[in-house]
Amino acid sequence: MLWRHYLVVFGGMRSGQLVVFGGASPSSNRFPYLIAGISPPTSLSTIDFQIWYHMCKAGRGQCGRALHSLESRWEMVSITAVARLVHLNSSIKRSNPNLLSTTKPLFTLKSSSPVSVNSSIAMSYDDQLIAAKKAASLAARLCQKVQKGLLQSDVQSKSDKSPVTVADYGSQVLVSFVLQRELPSQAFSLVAEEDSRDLRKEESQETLRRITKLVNDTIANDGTYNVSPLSEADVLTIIDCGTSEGGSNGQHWVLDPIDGTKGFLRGDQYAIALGLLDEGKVVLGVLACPNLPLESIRSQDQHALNKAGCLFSAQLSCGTYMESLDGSPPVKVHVSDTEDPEEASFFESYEAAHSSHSLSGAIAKKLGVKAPPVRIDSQAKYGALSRGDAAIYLRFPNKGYREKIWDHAAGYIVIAEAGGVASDAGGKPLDFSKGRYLDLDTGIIVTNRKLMPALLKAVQDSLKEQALPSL
Ligand SMILES: Nc1ncnc2c1ncn2[C@@H]1O[C@H](COP(=O)(O)O)[C@@H](O)[C@H]1OP(=O)(O)O
Ligand SMILES: [Mg+2]
Repeated sequence: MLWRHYLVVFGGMRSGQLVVFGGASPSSNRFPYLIAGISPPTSLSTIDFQIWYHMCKAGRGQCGRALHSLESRWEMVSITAVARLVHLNSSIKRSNPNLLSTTKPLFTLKSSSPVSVNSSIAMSYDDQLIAAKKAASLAARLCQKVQKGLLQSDVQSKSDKSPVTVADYGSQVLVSFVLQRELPSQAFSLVAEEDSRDLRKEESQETLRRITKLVNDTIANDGTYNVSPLSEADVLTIIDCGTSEGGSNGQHWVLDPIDGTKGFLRGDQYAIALGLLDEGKVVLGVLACPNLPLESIRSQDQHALNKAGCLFSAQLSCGTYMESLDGSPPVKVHVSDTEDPEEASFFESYEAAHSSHSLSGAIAKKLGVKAPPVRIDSQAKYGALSRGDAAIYLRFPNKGYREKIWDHAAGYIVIAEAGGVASDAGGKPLDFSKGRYLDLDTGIIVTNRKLMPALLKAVQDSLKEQALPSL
């Protein structure tokens, strides 16, 4: 049977009680979400497993496939969702007379037919993705406001002398706040760039006041959260939610509240980069790029280039999507599929201190790339690459520089889900399971799957040549 718009609800009997613990709505933009409640049972094999479905005509797919559907959307729901489901069903019916529905289970899997939680419910991160997009968008609003009126007094010096602004802290507070509000039933672990140490110093009182006001104003203007204003103490506490060490167990959010602070201060590109690790793997990522044009940066149309503000989002096995920060419908994006280096152009850091321009120039030349490098700040490069603005991204920091996971987690999955591949300069996948740092010292290279072998060879040859004089 062919159909597209459908709602699937999963549940079963536990201790004689009906329990609904999941709902999937592949065309869920059209349907309200079900409410999150209990966690799924660890093993479905202990209970009967039933599926109800509601659908209307057109499209393709089938109920069983929805379990594994790349587009399926999930919510964990409690028994109270049954009432909501009935309500939902009647409103869908009203709005679409072609709806077919069943109030009886479509089929029941008995406990003798174990269903792996991993292969069904646990594979979806849809509720987290929605929360992540909300968090990054709100943080982007705060950053845009600060960047517009950037004063020298917004710039402080962290102990490592890198520039940090009220926006870095404000963005971290908002992301942490939104994630915890949106996902109240989930354990919260955040690996984030900023901590409150410098802000607790006497001389930072005015900065802390400004951050607190900015955060409260942004929350109030948004209107989603009806909360009393955060105090300065709340702000410090929320910033320090980001001190998790991450690692290979459980889920950890990974945040760079402003990636590319130097670009931000210059009025150029920056990104709010938020990823989620599950058992050490990046399973979703969101990149808010307030200054990235909605059209390709290679566009000749100046008018089009003036329209900026992109939100990239990716979930494992679901593809990468781009929408405007103003809320246009998401469109699926794909990396450039060029196999011909002569057609390819490449991205690198704007800041020469962040990545060797001479090495990437040598690699590009060896590969046969004709176009000059395109230099932009931050993980906006991963976003722009995911929609094909360029075909290659090369990053070679100075020896000894330790890459942090928040500088690549979101970008890594945005690229992977858009059909690209990011690896270290030796071709190994990036490993996000080691804590706050990526365990690599060679550099990072990104391109499409067809170009990767040739790029890898050019990288290896160039690195060897570079090492020769010192042998
Ligand atoms: N010396 C350095 N070498 C390489 N990367 C750095 C260095 N200092 C900061 N970074 C980080 O590199 C990233 C920006 O890279 P790009 O040059 O591609 O824009 C940022 O995450 C930036 O940190 P931050 O997030 O604090 O701005
Ligand atoms: Mg960064």
